Amino acid sequence: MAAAAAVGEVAAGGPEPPVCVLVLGMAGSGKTTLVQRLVAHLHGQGAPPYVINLDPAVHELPFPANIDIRDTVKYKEVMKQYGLGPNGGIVTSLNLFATRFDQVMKFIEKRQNTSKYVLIDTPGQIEVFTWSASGTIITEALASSFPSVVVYVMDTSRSTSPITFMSNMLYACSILYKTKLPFIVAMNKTDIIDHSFAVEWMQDFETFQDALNQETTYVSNLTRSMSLVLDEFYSSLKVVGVSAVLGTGLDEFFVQVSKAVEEYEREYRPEYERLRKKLEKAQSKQQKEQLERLRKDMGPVSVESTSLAGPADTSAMGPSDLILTRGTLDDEEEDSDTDDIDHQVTEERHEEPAFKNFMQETRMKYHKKCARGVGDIQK
Ligand SMILES: Nc1nc2c(ncn2[C@@H]2O[C@H](COP(=O)(O)OP(=O)(O)OP(=O)(O)O)[C@@H](O)[C@H]2O)c(=O)[nH]1
Repeated sequence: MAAAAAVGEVAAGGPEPPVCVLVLGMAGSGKTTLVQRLVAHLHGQGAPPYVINLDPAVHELPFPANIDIRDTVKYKEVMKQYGLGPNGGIVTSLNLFATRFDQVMKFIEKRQNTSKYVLIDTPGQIEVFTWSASGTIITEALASSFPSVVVYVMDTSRSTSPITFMSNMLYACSILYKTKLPFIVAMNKTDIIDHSFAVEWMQDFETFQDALNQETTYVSNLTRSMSLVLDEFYSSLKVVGVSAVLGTGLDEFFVQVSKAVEEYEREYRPEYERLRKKLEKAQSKQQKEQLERLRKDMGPVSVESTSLAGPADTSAMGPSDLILTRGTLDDEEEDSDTDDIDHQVTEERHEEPAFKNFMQETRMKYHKKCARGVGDIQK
């Protein structure tokens, strides 16, 4: 992967690689609002970020995205085509997009002189990203090439009960395990309630126990024990209180991001460098297997030669061979980003026919297979 050289270039005195900030969190925690606020903040500082939206089902993006999954994968078409519900549609769309993620990596690499940060908004259904093959592919691709950190957005106003707080922290802990990246908890909505109570609960076991004293259920006993277990997790956790709506706490947010990047360089980078080398050496064997699994997951439309659709062509598995970018949104950078703009024009020209062909072919294959299945049953 061409972008893979990015991390190594720092040591060689090359351009600073951008920091990839993966924004995760439960539905409604404020991910999109926070990304919007971060984009505005960085633009205000004359450091426009590169922005990627990975939520195929979002209606309206309140921020300008350089790469928007919705330009490449039509979520509603995917739902119709594969006969899926909303969640299945989101998972499949992200899977399809992940099969093209090498192109995204190249776009990010091209931006390393101009953008210090790459902000990545993820689907509201958090498990779609954290517990899917595509989430692993995307996270590993980013982290093996660029310093990458996870920001877990938490709705502070909905975590004031010690039991809800604990379940949120356990979730955060499971994401830490899953992503294997430096981790920041952004306690959002501090305009409603200050996050100091939560920080106190994490730092002072007794205060948390006191808060739990009003609860006498089995769950409260379990929560008591869990708070002891999580002590180690809390002690190394980076926490920052923010209000995405007001834009407060953002300076501290970026201080925590810098610390997380140091942690990435110190503790995670050697591991990801090893992974990158292994991937390069083995021709991304693991990724290929995952992609293969994804393709199998696509069910009846997986690779199969039919006389109607012509010979099997794995390149037609995705909705488009090309990831669309929207170039830069900064006038002053237009010169340095002309490549992206050119791509945009050519890719847009290819996108619509490619997507229509893909849909037509897969539909024919699907109907043919269904008809064959009914025939078999009747026999
Ligand atoms: N009071 C307050 N409300 C907020 C804040 N951040 C987000 N919200 C509100 O919370 C709701 C959800 O915000 P989103 O940014 O859409 O949350 P999300 O996590 O992206 O939601 P999904 O797309 O469903 O995953 C919206 O009504 C926001 O206006 C905040 O800092 N303070």
